Amino acid sequence: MASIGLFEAFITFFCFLVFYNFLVKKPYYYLLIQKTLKSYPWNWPVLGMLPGVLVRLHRIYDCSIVLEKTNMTFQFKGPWFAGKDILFTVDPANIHHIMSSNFSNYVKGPELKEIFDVYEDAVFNTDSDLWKNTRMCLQSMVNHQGFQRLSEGTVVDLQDVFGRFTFDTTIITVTGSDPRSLSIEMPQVDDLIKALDDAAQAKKMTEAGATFDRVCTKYITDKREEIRANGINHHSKEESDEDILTSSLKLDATKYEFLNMGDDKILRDIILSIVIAGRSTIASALTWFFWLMSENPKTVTKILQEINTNLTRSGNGQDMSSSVDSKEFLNKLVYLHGALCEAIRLYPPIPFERKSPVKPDVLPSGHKIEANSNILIPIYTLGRMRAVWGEDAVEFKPERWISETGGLRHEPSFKFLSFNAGPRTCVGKHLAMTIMKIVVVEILQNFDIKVVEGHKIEPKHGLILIMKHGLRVTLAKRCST
Ligand code: HEM
Repeated sequence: MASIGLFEAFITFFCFLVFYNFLVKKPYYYLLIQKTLKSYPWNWPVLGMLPGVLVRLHRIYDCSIVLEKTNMTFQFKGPWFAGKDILFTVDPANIHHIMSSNFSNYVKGPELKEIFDVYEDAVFNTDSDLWKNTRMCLQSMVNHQGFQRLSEGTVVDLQDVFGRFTFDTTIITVTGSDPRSLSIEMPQVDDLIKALDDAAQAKKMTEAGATFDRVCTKYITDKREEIRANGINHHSKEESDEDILTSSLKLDATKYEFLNMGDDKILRDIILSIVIAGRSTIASALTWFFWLMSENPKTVTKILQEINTNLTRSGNGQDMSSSVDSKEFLNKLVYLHGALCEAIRLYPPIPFERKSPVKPDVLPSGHKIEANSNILIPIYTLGRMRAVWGEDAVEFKPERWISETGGLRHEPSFKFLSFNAGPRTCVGKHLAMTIMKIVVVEILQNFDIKVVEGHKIEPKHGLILIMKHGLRVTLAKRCST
């Protein structure tokens, strides 16, 4: 047996002293260092600010303390050998400049495309003419869809339920057929759901890419066969009932000179664009919304009052019983609209926006920007900045969206960036608000939701802001509303 030398014994004792005094006893200098690190990452020689970021990795979404200290724009210095400096900004003037007034200079860039190669030319992965054509094409296709009822259970994971619900509705929108992932028996998750979740977390990309190819090829082949069997009606007036694949095959290809509509690859990119954009975003927004409801019972009461007043109101007091998905009824739900905006202000489903300038530029804040450098707009932090939203920025207050006259207060998109801003504003913004309102009305009217005691709520890092442990709740039938 090897004997322990004096030197090893000394090192062990020294380590113990450091461990005990520094980490267990936590003297004032430890707390001071921790506080300093919490507020501002130091720029170390060679390593740059990387150590500071690693210390904060568990709360990387929220860099509001640093951005408040740096007047809303902060230059992160990466390790010198990596060449990964990033400019973080939540300054609305800079955001307006990047997203709108100098839009053509700020692109997604080839680096992002490389990381998310698996999405190929899906709309949010492309720039320039191809993006313009794909966006135009998608905009003309995004239509309303029908909805399914949610079923009652004992303990359910609402995040899983909303994920299945939005998966089914987007697949119906795209292909016309229902994958039934939300049927009562809650079947094993579909391969495509798994691949979408993996890709959103930037893991198992090759496997995810192969699944996308296989599933999309099947959807396209089935649709071609269906059309061959039934014929295609180029003059159908019932466009709202038409799925996206069918309308893609009917599109006037001459309008989109950069898209070859006969190519299956374009169809794959269109399918993925809609499924990715629509599915996880709405599921994320609804999950955070219902958690916020469980924390804010007064908001639930106000939403229910608003629903009741508008569902059964008429000039002569007669019950009009308007349907919950009628546009007129949904437009009247101003407070609910505010509550949904407030939820996605604090918990934006897409928590970061990344841009890369084509040419050097100077931002309104005075920061000089080099060509091909990295700019990151942490949307999550933007929604929590006191300099932007006031002293109560981190509080959930649907009232901030209501004007003095009781209407909806407009907030510029450079401040409320959850649906993006400028020419790349979310194509499905209004559709998403409509879907979310219908789901909320249906659920809140029928169920009282309680989060399972002790269930831990924390965000998981990735492209989409999901809950790390899901949202486990119990549903009780609501007696009267
Ligand atoms: C709460 C729900 C939603 C939120 C918060 C949301 C948010 C966003 C954001 C932040 C972007 C910009 C992404 C980027 O380029 O980095 C975006 C883009 C987009 N969204 Fe949404 N979205 C939602 C729902 C939907 C739905 C339901 C659809 C369609 C069915 C949709 C279609 C799109 C498309 C096609 C783009 C790409 C636009 C472009 O690059 O020109 N979104 N969305």
